[in-house]
Amino acid sequence: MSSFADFQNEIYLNGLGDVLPGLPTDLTRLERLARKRLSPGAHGYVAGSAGTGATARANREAFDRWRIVPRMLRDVTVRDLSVEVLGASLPAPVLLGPVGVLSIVHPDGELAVARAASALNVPMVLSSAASYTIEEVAEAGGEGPRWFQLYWPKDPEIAASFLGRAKAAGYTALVVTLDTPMLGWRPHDLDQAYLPFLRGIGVANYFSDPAFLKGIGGSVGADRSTALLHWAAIFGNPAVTWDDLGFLREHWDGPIVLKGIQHTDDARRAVDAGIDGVIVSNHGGRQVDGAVGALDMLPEVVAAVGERTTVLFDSGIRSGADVVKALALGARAVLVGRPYAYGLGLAGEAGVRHVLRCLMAELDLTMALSGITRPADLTPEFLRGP
Ligand SMILES: Cc1cc2nc3c(=O)[nH]c(=O)nc-3n(C[C@H](O)[C@H](O)[C@H](O)COP(=O)(O)O)c2cc1C
Ligand SMILES: O=C(O)C(=O)c1ccccc1
Repeated sequence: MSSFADFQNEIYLNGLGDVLPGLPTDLTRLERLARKRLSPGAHGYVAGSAGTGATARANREAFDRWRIVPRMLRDVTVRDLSVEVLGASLPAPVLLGPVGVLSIVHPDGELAVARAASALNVPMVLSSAASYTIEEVAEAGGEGPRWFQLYWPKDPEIAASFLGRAKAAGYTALVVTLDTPMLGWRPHDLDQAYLPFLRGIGVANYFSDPAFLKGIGGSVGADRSTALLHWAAIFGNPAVTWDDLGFLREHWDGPIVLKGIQHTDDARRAVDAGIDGVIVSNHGGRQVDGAVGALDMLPEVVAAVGERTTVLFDSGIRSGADVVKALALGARAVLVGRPYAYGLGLAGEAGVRHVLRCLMAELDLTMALSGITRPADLTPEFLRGP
């Protein structure tokens, strides 16, 4: 396979317009363009974070405090970015993280994301709160790798049903998000009174689920407000504890990853409970305001459980250099959130492909120029930090 960096030559030789949907190749500039082009409500929902935005800022500041120290004369002609994650081989240490309600930014929503992910063989993690169903997204993604993200609902029958549907539709790994038993305090959305669910977006999996429908007398009906209220009542389950993890194993026989881990004790507890991986994440700063930057906790978590489990990372990844930093600090792979939502909003499936190709090309080049040819060779030695 040719290296991801060949993409750069394509751009130089053919021009931006021939190989890209005319979008910026820097994901920070892409974000600024999305602010201009997307509807204020949709953009605000995606860009938004909890409270004063301190956690979202801390995520970026944490990346800024770590710097790469490039090494020379190490023959970087041939690079291999592939990594093993939970028994599967990924073309690069990058996944599309679970982002719900994507039809607020583009009518094709998660279907377009699945097509883009499949084209590049990058795993897509489908949100429970997607705008298309588990089955529809699986069909759009074809042979592409897919994982399913569970929002643990109050009704165990719905949880079991989701897991059964995901398994049947070919999702291979389960991501269980722990940091969102309820939505955080998000002033921007409150001020705009903009919540996708109140508009009936993000409930496709629930409204198509026999266990959910049973709770509202069998069908959604013309007036969707009863169904939406029921959705709001069962969406999150603030009562679950570590003692309940057995439920997941009973209903899912593949790998299970816990998302939203930030404390070393929680990471140890997850591993002691037989979990296959953790995602160090603070939900992109959307849940707890005033929280620690996610990258700041990564080294501790890796020191605590890195030998015993797979540690993944998200929250704040905006460039290939950011991926290098997270990997050097011990993450096996990273998930991206907002950047691909912006790509989707700006150019649909092509926009998501664009974001992935730019990120992977930049990662490839940053590694090469730093003297590294394989993700496994990235160690803290390549960084200077706080
Ligand atoms: C609009 C939006 C919707 C999200 N929906 C979900 C979701 O349904 N499930 C989930 O586990 N995380 C969800 N997340 C969090 C992401 O999976 C991820 O943790 C976060 O976006 C990573 O930070 P980044 O956006 O800085 O890359 C969402 C994030 C955004 C921006
Ligand atoms: O907005 C989010 O961060 C999120 O996780 C979510 C929760 C419920 C539905 C859609 C997205």
